[in-house]
Amino acid sequence: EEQEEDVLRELRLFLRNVTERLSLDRRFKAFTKPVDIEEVPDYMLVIRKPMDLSTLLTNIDEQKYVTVGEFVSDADLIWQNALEYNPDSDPMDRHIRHRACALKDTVRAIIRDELDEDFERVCEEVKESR
Ligand SMILES: Cc1noc(C)c1-c1cc(NS(=O)(=O)c2ccccc2)cc(C(=O)O)c1
Repeated sequence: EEQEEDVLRELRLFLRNVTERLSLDRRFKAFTKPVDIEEVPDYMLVIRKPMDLSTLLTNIDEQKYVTVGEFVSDADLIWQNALEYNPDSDPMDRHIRHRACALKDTVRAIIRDELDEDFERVCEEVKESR
C-alpha cells in the first residue's frame, strides 16, 4: 500500500545516491560500464553474471531491488568478477584487483555508515509480505 511505496521510493533514492557516488570515483572508471566484448572477447566465456555501475542504476530504476541486501549482492558481482577475470601477477591484473578491493571496501563502508538498520528491517518486511 502507500506506506510500502514510500519505503521503496526512499530505498531507490538511497541506492541511486550510493551508485552515483561510486560512478564519480575515478578509481572505479572501469566498473562504470559493461566490459566491452570488442576489447575483451573471452569475457563472457569466463564471467557468467557480468555487472557494472550503469546496470545497477538501470536495475534500481526498474525497481529490481526491494532491500539493500539485494542491491549489495549485485554490487558485489562487480568486484568479484574483476578478481576472477584478472587473477594474474602482471601489473595490469594487480591494478584492477586493487580497484576491485577498493570498491568492495567502499560499498561496505557506505552501507555501514549510512544505512539505518531499522530502515533495512522495514524493507525486509516489505519483501516478506510479497
Ligand atoms: C572491468 C574489467 N574487468 O575485467 C577487465 C579486463 C576489465 C577492464 C576492461 C577495460 N576495457 S573496457 O573497454 O571493457 C571498459 C573501458 C571503460 C569502462 C568500462 C569498460 C578496461 C579496464 C581498465 O582497467 O581500464 C578493465
